Amino acid sequence: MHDLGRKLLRYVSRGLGLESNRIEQSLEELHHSMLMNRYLPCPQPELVLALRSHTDLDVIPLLVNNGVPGLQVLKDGAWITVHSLPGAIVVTMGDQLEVMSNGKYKSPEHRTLANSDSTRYSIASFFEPPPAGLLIAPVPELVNAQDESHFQAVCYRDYLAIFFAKQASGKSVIT
Ligand SMILES: O=C(O)CCC(=O)C(=O)O
Ligand SMILES: [Fe+2]
Repeated sequence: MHDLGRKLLRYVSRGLGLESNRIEQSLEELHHSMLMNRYLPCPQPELVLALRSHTDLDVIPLLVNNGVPGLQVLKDGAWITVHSLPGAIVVTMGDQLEVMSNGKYKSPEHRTLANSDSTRYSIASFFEPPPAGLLIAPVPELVNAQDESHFQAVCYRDYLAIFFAKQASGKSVIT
């Protein structure tokens, strides 16, 4: 997963018209962590969410699950179900990439629905900047007269503190 995350970041860099190692270079180091979610069957799934709407705070989250559907992404105001394909890895974008790309990539709001039949498992791989004080800002090459900076530089440590203090949901931190 670590190698895949790095490889995808190189494609993302090139997609932005940058050198392939540019995003990783600005991050200095890429920290990888994994989070496992277990969603038990729920007798009244229509009354609750298994995981409330949020954006991921890292750079590039990779998601796998056990084939039980539930993940939804908000697009143009509507919740779209992400189909579970066996063995597929769902690649999304995190808040830090939205900032670094100066908004060219968006970190999508997503949530997980409960269901009454099956236990759902998912594993999220998060790739983060080093926790000690790196400033995250749009990559300078992506800021120019036509496209000024859409985000203020924020120290990643402060960003984490705001996120957890507000128990952030939706897109409340970077916007
Ligand atoms: O369970 C899923 O498919 C998504 C999990 C998720 O969004 C997260 O852990 O941040
Ligand atoms: Fe998430």
